Amino acid sequence: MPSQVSIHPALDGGVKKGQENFDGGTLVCACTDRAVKVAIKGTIAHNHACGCTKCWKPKGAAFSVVAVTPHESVTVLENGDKLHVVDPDALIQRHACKACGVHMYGPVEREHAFKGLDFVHPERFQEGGWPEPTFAAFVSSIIESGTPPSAMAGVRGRLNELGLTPYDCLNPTLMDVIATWVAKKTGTLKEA
Ligand SMILES: N[C@@H](CCC(=O)N[C@@H](CS)C(=O)NCC(=O)O)C(=O)O
Ligand SMILES: [Zn+2]
Ligand SMILES: [Zn+2]
Repeated sequence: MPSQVSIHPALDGGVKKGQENFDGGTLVCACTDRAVKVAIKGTIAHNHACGCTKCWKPKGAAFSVVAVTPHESVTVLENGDKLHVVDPDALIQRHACKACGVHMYGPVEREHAFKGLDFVHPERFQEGGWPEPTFAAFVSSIIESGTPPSAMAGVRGRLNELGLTPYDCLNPTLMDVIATWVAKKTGTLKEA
């Protein structure tokens, strides 16, 4: 059964493979006047679709497309005065354009496994070729933004068809990274 729900406009027609040599570029917000521009030096990692209510998504999409990059790789190039932090209490300090709402970068500054990484939305790169998303996270969370529970089987089916294995939290790789960090912090795990 085809999903009635748009996963994301950049993915609905099939997931386009990225280019091996992708080396970063410029993220641009959706403003036609004084667009915010943010440079990302080098490639991105762990690109995925996220169904949570907090990540920025284009109109009509159930999922965001989101990846990480080291904080040192992020530089605001233009119109940074338009940025504000969406939720100062959140782990991810999402810096969004006040005019168009697009999230431009979201650093993790708190003590956490992801400290030092910034979350970015690769679809905002003015360049093509960014590494494609490889899984879907927080899939059940799309119910919180209005997807009917009855549509979930179709959504998960479609994600699998697109090669985006659905998870209701993060994928095993990232869940292991978080748990390893916690186990080291508590002293349960003595070595890597
Ligand atoms: N069910 C919640 C999940 C939110 C959530 O935990 N999002 C994940 C994926 S982006 C996260 O790491 N959030 C940290 C944050 O928002 O700072 C929602 O949809 O709002
Ligand atoms: Zn904008
Ligand atoms: Zn999210």
